[in-house]
Amino acid sequence: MSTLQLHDVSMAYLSKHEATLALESISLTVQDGEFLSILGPSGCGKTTLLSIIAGLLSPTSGHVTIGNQDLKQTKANIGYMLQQDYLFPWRTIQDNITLGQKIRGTYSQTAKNEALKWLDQLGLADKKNLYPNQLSGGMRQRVALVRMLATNPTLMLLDEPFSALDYQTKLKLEDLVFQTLKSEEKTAILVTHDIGEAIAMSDRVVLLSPRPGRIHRIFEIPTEIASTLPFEARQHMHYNDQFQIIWKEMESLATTS
Ligand SMILES: Nc1ncnc2c1ncn2[C@@H]1O[C@H](COP(=O)(O)OP(=O)(O)OP(=O)(O)O)[C@@H](O)[C@H]1O
Repeated sequence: MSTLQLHDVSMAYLSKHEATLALESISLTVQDGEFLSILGPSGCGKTTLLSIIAGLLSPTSGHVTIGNQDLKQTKANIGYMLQQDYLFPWRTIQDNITLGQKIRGTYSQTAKNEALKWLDQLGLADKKNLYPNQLSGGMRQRVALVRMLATNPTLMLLDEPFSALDYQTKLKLEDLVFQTLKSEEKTAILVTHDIGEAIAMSDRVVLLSPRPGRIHRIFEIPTEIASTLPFEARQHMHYNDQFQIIWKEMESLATTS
C-alpha cells in the first residue's frame, strides 16, 4: 500500500438540535507496512476515525489520501475487523470466508484456495464445513480474520477485535494477528483500550485526547521490544518505561477530562 495520510481531519455529528464534535484537526501519516494503534478515553472518536479511514464516513472538513490520491478515488482494498465477528450463521465457514471475495467479484478457484490456505494457517482447516455456532468465540474471530485476509487487503482496520475474548484466547489471537500481519508486511491500524496490547503489537501508538479527539501524543515503540521479548512478556511490561509513560499520560488525560 502507499502511504496513508490524514490531512487536518475534523468530524462533527449533526442532529436537529445539536452538533457533536467528535474529532478535531487530525493530521497523521501511516507508512507502508506500519502497525499503528490508536488509544484514547471512551468517546474520544477512535471508531469515528477508523470509519473515516475506511471511507464509511466523510469528514466534516479535511481529507484522507492514499499515495497522494483522495481516498474516494483510490482502488485501495481496505479490510475491517470488528469486536463482533459478523459471520453469517446460515453459511458454512468455507462460505463465510469466501464471501468477501464474492462481493468484490474476485472469487475464483484460486481465490478460494487462497482463503482455505489462510484457514489452514490459522489452524481451522478441519472446521471448513461447520457453521459459526459450532465454533468458540476465539475460533470465530480467527474466521473473521481469514475472511479479511482472503480479500488480500492492503490496509487493515481493526476495531477492538480482541476485546470480547477470554484472556488466554485474546493473547493467542493477538500474537497470531501480529505475526501474520508482520510477515505479510500489511499496513494495519488498531483501535484499542489496552495499553499492553497496543505496545506489544505496534510500531507506533497514537494517544487521542478526550472528545473532541485530537492527537495528544505519538509514541514510537522501540523495535528491540518487538524483536527480543516473547509476545506475552511484551504485554506485561508494567515495569517497562514505555508502559509507564503511556499509562501516566492516559491517567493525566482522564483526570483533566
Ligand atoms: N452517529 C452518531 N451520531 C451522533 N454522535 C455520534 C455518532 N457516533 C458517535 N457519536 C459521538 O461521537 C463521539 C465519538 O464516538 P466514537 O464511537 O468514535 O468514540 P470511541 O472513542 O470509539 O468510543 P469508545 O472507546 O467508547 O468505543 C462520542 O461522543 C459519540 O457519542
